[in-house]
Amino acid sequence: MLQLSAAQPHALHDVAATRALEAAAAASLPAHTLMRRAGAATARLALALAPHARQIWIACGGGNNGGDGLEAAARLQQAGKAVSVTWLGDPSTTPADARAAWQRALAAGVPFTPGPPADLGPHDLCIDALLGIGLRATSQRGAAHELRALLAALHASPATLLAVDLPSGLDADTGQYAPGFAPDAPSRAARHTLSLLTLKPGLFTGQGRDACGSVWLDDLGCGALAPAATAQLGTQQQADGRQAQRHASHKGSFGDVAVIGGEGLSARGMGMTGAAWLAASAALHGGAGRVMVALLDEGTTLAPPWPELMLRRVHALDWPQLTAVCGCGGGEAVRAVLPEVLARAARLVLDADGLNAVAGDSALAAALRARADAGLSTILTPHPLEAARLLHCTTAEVQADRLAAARALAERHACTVVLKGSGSVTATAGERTIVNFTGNARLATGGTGDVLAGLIGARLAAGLSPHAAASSAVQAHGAAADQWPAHQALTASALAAALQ
Ligand SMILES: NC(=O)C1=CN([C@@H]2O[C@H](COP(=O)(O)OP(=O)(O)OC[C@H]3O[C@@H](n4cnc5c(N)ncnc54)[C@H](OP(=O)(O)O)[C@@H]3O)[C@@H](O)[C@H]2O)[C@@H](O)CC1
Ligand SMILES: Nc1ncnc2c1ncn2[C@@H]1O[C@H](COP(=O)(O)OP(=O)(O)O)[C@@H](O)[C@H]1O
Ligand SMILES: [K+]
Repeated sequence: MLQLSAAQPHALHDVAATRALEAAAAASLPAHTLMRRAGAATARLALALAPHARQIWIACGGGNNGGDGLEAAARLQQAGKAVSVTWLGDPSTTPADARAAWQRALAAGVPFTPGPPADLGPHDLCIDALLGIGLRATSQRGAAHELRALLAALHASPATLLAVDLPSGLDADTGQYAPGFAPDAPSRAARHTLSLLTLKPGLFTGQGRDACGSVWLDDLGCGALAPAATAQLGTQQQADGRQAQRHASHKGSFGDVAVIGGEGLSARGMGMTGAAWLAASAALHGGAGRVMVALLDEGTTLAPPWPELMLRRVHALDWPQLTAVCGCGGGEAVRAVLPEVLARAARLVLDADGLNAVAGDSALAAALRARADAGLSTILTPHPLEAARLLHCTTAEVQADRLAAARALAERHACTVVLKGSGSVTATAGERTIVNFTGNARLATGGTGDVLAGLIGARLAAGLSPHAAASSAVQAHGAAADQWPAHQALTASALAAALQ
């Protein structure tokens, strides 16, 4: 068993791949072995997480996830713990593994109760074994009401919560709660999730990270049988271009980045040049050799805020040499320059208003699609609303399956896509989709997306492939936020300066 960290990448398997592994493993092992291992792992982690719990309440559903909880109950009872179980199963209909686990819990003397103990405290432990990967949109046996009442009790309890396999009601593939299963309020108690056999993508994106808390993995001794990963958590940290530099390097060795954006105040009364400066600062701190800024401000800005940056007009950019980061604070003005940017930039990171312009203009969308055919590389960095505009759907539909949305966009525009938000997803056709495991809600502050675009630009300029540039920049951007001192405000400009 291991506790997940961002230190190294991990394979992710969706429900279909996990089911295939489960079937292969079950076929090669004596009956009930997997569930016994799952119960033993759950009991072991329970004892480690709450060694001083006065009582442990286990809520068990009627399927095999409940069976895992019953196995754990038998072991915790044998270990002398004060355990109680509420089981929604019926011995005549429950699966064979779960029925055997129920019999073992009965034989061990586990008390069965209709609900949680009244006096669960912060030092106690609740185990959520109601639903695992067998979640369906609706229940066929009408147990849904009872199950939701137990889930509400788990969510409301002050005791530490350990979810078996995954938090009940969370879709393991998408990271979204099924309707009616999300907690009413953020939990006050510590949360842990023990993922069994495989790690599933939904644990790490969308609502998954809040739902899971700390994630642990036990492969039940079946890791060697695992099929090919369907996605990947995190990526190997990539050299940013400076680490591998030779002594005979010069500033041109690390790539030129040109940031194109920053609508001026005079256009519509909304000055957005700050976004362009943030992206430029991130590109500079991210290792680009030279950073140019082409503001869309009709030439009203005469000097950059830092002397390292060079002002340029769009028509004076040397397109074959540079990596363009276009759209940050671009407003309406970005539309006018996009045909030239899309046609000529050798490498392009398209962000913010650049994406909005493409979403609303089929000629620009065609020009974007044509870049791949011309051998030009492109990375799109939408947040969920921008992705919804590009896909002509709602934000809720994007969030309902973030991996699918990122893959659809990557396919449609023949490029790399970073779908931002909790558990950012990097997708490129033909590459393994990467779910990011760094970052936190402190990044939800204006301008951090501009910083990310600039950092991706620096990595693309340094020669990384679009998929590697995007995924490694996303990871480094989130890691900077994770390392941020607790008492210090996280601002986008300070984040840009802290990038490594
Ligand atoms: N077999 C093995 O070898 C191993 C399996 N393992 C474990 O088994 C888990 C998968 O077990 P599973 O397939 O039995 O599904 P599971 O997650 O228990 O859900 C089915 C139950 O939930 C119910 N239910 C569903 N939707 C509902 C809803 N919306 N609202 C209300 N109820 C709903 C459904 O009821 P029904 O819809 O039939 O009325 C049924 O009772 C997996 O996550 C892992 O923990 C591990 O031990 C490794 C070895
Ligand atoms: N709750 C969160 N958890 C992790 N990362 C987040 C969260 N909220 C925002 N971020 C990250 O912060 C950045 C915000 O980008 P964006 O939405 O474009 O904001 P802005 O336009 O203000 O720069 C993205 O990299 C996104 O993934
Ligand atoms: K569960």
